[in-house]
Amino acid sequence: MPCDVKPRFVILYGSQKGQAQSIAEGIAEEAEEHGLVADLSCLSQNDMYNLEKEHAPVVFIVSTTGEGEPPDNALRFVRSIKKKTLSNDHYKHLSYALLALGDTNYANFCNCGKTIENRLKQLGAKQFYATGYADDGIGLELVVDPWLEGLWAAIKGTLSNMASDTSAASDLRPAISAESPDLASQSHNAANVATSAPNTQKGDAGVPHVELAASLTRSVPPLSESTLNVPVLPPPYLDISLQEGDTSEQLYYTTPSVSIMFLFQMTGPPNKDSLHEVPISKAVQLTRGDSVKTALLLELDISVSMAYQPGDSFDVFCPNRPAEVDELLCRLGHQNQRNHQVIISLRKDTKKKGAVVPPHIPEKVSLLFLLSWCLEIRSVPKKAFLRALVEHTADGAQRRRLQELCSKQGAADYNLYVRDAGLGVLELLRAFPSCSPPLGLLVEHLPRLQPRPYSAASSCLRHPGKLRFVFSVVNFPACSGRPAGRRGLCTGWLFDLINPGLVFPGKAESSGCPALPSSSFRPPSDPSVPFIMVGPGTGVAPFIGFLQQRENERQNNPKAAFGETWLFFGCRHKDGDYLFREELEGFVSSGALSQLKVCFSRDPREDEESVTSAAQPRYVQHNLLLHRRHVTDILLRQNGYLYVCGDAKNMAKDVNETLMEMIKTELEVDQLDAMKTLAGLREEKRYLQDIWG
Ligand SMILES: Cc1cc2nc3c(=O)[nH]c(=O)nc-3n(C[C@H](O)[C@H](O)[C@H](O)COP(=O)(O)O)c2cc1C
Repeated sequence: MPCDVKPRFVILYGSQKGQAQSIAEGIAEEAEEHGLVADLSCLSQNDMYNLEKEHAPVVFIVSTTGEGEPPDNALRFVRSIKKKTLSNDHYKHLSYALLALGDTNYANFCNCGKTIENRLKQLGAKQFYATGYADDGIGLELVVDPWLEGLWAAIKGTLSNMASDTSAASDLRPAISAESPDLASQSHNAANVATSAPNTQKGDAGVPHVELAASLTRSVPPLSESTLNVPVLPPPYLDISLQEGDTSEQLYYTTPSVSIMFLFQMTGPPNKDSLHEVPISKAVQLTRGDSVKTALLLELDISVSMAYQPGDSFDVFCPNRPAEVDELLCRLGHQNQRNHQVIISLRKDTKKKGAVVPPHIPEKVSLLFLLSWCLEIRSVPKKAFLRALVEHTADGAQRRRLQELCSKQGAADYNLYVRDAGLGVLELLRAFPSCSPPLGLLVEHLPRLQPRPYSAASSCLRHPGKLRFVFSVVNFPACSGRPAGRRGLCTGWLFDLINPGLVFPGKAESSGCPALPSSSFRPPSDPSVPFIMVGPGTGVAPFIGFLQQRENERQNNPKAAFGETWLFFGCRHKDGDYLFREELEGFVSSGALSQLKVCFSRDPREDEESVTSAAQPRYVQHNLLLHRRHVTDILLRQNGYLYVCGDAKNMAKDVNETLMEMIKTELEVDQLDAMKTLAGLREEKRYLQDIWG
């Protein structure tokens, strides 16, 4: 092999939500450092690769979706290798390695990876590196990181075998036997993973065995041996002292355990006038007990004096969990000063530009109040915060790891173990027991505790004096640094407050509440204008309010003209988490809802490979596509409205892309014009979103 030509290998990925893709891209980016050239393609780009003629090592990174199905962009590939007409030596020339992503919370763990692997073997392909089965349920990184670490040696080994035996490439000895141990069993044992020592070696059959090692508190080479570039230490700029004396927060808070407090358009610290403490009058679990997600409906007794419109949202202000606050007080060494007043001022010598005492901390608050209501103690520490923590850490190894996590070289570890895991400062302090930061550091680095916005899921025409909303209980899974999973702060708090299913007798305490802030996420003021609602999961909440209002209007004005109403709803299982099923079907019967289009992403389907708009749509965007004629007619010809509510990252993005495609096809315009049309709809406030995430 001429030394100026870098050896090449191929990376192919199949990815539904981007994780497999980003791992594949990461490998491609690193290739050069290893003196290799990577040809990266998605499995759907079948004009970019040709496995029939490929002699270079091929690395597959594939996830599984649905109920054990291939990602959309791997479907065609999987179908093509399943063809019965292929002979047993079809891929005799092929050397491959495979990383399968999956989640053990699903029945068919890594099914797509396993299907591809089995078929490649049946067709004569040779495995040159043990397959990794990474489990998103416990953290992909537990398998992905060590797998990636061993991959380079395996590729190079295979390439050098090929180079030394170019005359008989097909005679290459398989680097791994079919029985070779793989990483699957290790992926199920998080404890093993966290404690084993870092090492990558060759096993008996030449199989690179990978011992798993890196974790939040431990690094492996090369990071553990690198020189680090750490950020500059941010100088402290606040002086904080604790004094015995009167505190004033009880002016506007009472015990959080019995009432929900919510506030509107809050600017600055919450105060007596912006908060409304109201009782819960009803709590209902909307999902079946065995559903993966728990969705709850809460009804608040807001008294007759408050007006709101369907589509309005409001903020729930919830405190940090008392147990976490207590633990933090202990870690800071202030457990006996919880009721002391916190005095905060700027350091006289501070050179920090624009330094101010954080405006979200009211004067004369107690330390307990500060940690309970003012600071987001579960926020993910930024690198500057980690850098500052180094200065307060006694143990050398812990200091080094904190330095790594905030360094340029440790960026991937920070992303994996801190950012993506959603680790809070308390979890970090548990993992680094010799770290004892002063209170001031927390006040300087922790952001304000934010209220959580929710959409009203009721109309006050239907439920006078009541405000309903719906939420799913958020779960943060266990990870390195968090031995057990935990619930989201606000949804966990609400969950604890209500004991789902119980009806609480309420005593109305709110008075003189203002109307909610004006919002444009409201049904069209002219009832003859048609509208489309897209709200999968708890995104359906505001549309229940829309439709309750519409039903009421229809009853009161039977002769008026009403535009068509369409609702696109989606969930996992028809029998598990179909929220408001009866109420929605009732809207259809009464005529308030003209069309109800529902799809179930995880129910078994007749046509197993149908994932798009064909016979059985899986997601709302597929259903929109299926009804594109009507949707575009309502939007573009009848000047109708389109509302989207729910998850921003995936659903709203996918819906937006689908709309663009629909506009392109229906109006026969190019991408740019389709974008302009959508932007125009947004500007006219006919394409409205209430999205989160
Ligand atoms: C809707 C959905 C369905 C899934 N179904 C499965 C499954 O049946 N089996 C499995 O092992 N993993 C399943 N997973 C987990 C994914 O394979 C895993 O999260 C993976 O890391 C996603 O990678 P990707 O972003 O490249 O698609 C599913 C994930 C989602 C979001």
